[in-house]
Amino acid sequence: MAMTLFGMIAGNLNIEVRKLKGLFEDGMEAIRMSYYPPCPSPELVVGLRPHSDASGLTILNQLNAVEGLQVKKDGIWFPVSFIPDAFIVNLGDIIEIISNGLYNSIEHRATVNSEKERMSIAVFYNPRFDGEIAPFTASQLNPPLFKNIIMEDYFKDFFTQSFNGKSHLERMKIPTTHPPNPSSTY
Ligand SMILES: O=C(O)CCC(=O)C(=O)O
Ligand SMILES: [Fe+2]
Repeated sequence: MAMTLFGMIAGNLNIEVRKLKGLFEDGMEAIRMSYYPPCPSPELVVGLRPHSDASGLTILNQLNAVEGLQVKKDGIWFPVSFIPDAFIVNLGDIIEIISNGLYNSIEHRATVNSEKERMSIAVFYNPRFDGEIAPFTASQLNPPLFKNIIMEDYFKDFFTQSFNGKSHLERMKIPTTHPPNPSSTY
């Protein structure tokens, strides 16, 4: 499923499908299983703090049909409804880099519930360890916003810094003295 999605993204971005699939086909897949116990004061705690996934794509299964995922759009948190037999697909930071900011990785968090426990399984699709990611769609008219980086170094940064909003992606940006692009959403 993830490879089909990567193929569609490549087509949409006018990147060679082989190039994108080549990065991800022998890539590192990781899984995070989360268990959120019920909490009598859910407004005082956070299940999983706000972050964007460092992956290319994340496919999320909300195992026991309990809602709790929220996504941030235009600075506002929106709950994600549970749809039976459906997966949630989140765009990760790597797709934002590869698309040179055309696609935005989604900032999300998980809340907890006062009565019910919640379980989720996230599968992260990452490029191969020795692969290089770069803003492939950049051009003279669309200058690169992000640095080229080998996945090994990308992961080193991710796993040695705190998990906080889109701060990892921010560190991948090419520093600029110009004001940010007004069409950018963050
Ligand atoms: O439990 C969830 O709904 C979100 C999990 C998640 O965002 C993650 O594991 O990165
Ligand atoms: Fe996540």
